Amino acid sequence: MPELAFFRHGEELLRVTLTDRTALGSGPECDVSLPDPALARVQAVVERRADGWWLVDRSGAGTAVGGAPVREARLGDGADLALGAWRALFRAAEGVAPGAGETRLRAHDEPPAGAPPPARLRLRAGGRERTVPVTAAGVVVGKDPTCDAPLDDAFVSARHLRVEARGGRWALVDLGSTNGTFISGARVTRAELPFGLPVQLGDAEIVLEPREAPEPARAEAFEGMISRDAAMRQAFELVERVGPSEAAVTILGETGTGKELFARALHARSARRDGPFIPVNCSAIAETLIESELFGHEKGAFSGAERMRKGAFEEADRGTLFLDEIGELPLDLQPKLLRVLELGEVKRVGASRPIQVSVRIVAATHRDLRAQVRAGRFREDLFYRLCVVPITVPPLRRRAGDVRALAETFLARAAPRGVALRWSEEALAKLEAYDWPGNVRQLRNVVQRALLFRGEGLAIGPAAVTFEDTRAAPADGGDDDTLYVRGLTLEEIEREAIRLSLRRNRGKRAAVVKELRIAKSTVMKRIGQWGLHDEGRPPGEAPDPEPDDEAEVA
Ligand SMILES: Nc1ncnc2c1ncn2[C@@H]1O[C@H](COP(=O)(O)OP(=O)(O)OP(=O)(O)O)[C@@H](O)[C@H]1O
Repeated sequence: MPELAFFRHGEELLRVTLTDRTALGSGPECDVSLPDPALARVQAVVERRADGWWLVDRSGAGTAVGGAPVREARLGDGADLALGAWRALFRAAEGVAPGAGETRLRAHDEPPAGAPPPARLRLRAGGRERTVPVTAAGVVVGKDPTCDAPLDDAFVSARHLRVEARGGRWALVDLGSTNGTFISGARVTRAELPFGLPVQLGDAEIVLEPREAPEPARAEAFEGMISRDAAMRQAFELVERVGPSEAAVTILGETGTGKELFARALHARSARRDGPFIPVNCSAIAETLIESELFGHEKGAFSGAERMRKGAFEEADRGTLFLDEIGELPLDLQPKLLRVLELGEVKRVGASRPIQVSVRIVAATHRDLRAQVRAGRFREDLFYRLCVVPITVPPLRRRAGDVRALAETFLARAAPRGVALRWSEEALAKLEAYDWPGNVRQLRNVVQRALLFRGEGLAIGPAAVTFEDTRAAPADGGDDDTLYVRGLTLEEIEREAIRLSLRRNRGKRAAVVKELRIAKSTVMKRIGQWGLHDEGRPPGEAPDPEPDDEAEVA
């Protein structure tokens, strides 16, 4: 997958592998949270489209790509993004420029005669780990499946390096790889390879070990999910058991615990794995649009429906539809969803005939759905239809050993390529003592922030570990109306107050002036300064004119 590499003062600090949609901004709800008041909460989104990777500005003021602010831009390899105090470089997976100057690490003395001690090579790639024995003839490591030690990593060359006996020692030889082989940050072409020294190639790592060394305790990965915790292992087993069935599954767990990863794992373990996986976040879509999002609409079905549009159910045909935050589904839509589940057919808004679909539903919620049923906010019949198999994902603070395992994994994934960063014991202790209200997503953000603010040296100390309470973070695009001030600067508080007021008042500036009792000129200045021109304004509606003087307060 392509990645964004973040730089400050020319130094690479952080590497983020792009998913289909990666949000960048100052808010903790973003996939990359950059603590800089010059950035909007969600500054921009990098998304995959049929014709490549695109940056979409979400601040309203434009995001600089190649030095010029843009609303949208297709990202070519090497595209340069300016994000507050940071620059980010877009790297397509293939053809990455080689790193800094090459170093040849050599043994200073002659190798002892005879055969080197029996060894095995530990390979770490994509969150998985395995070992291969190293024979006297040597082993070739590379992406090509015919290698002795194949590694599935986009940045590893087909035949990347060889580990071979040189006299009585083991050595490595880079076989002319595109992206290089690194030891402690230095690119190497030939080097003696002692036991226990990590070698980086692409996003993978190899370590030579004595053949008979005991297996180190390690975190197990299941479909990309890292965990050592017993309750999580049980949940993985449940996924293995119910994945191949057609049973409707609802995943229950706090925000950021990995519910979407569980849904993807269920899809990957089902007979539908070659079909589409379509996620829909029921809380992120305006109530008026959710029916057409789910079921589609015919041309002219309502004003603004200029073209026919397939809904998520049709898109997920022969695959899995992931209904995230199902607890937020409006009551009046619930019977329609129930009908689709019972009959296996959907009717686009404005259509006269239904369409047959074959969709497996996986739902998720952070709410107590039973309590929602008792309170009359969720239909009981729909609850039983969706919740045939409930899977509960425990919060991070209750998982034994996971903070350390995840912190190490996220660090290895996000550290600049070829730099073997590690946590100091004090930093790990600080991470383990925290209660993680935002769960794994928050931990990932804290790791990224630690990389952005790390000091000199390869060990990351406790000062780089800082927490921000994500419970307070309003969801991106949500119709939040509460201002949480903890951890915000005065400027951020003012910006949030104006932003939320614009949302409450559907973009009407005169109403903001009245509500916040501040001068019209201040409101207008701040809107311009922070790019809030479109905030709260319903799509398609003309911008609000300047408020008239009657509305002025100060
Ligand atoms: N066990 C895990 N191992 C590795 N990464 C994880 C794990 N659990 C979660 N993540 C990562 O944490 C982030 C949040 O996960 P995810 O979106 O699945 O959570 P969620 O419970 O669906 O959140 P929300 O309730 O906000 O929708 C993602 O980047 C995901 O890749």
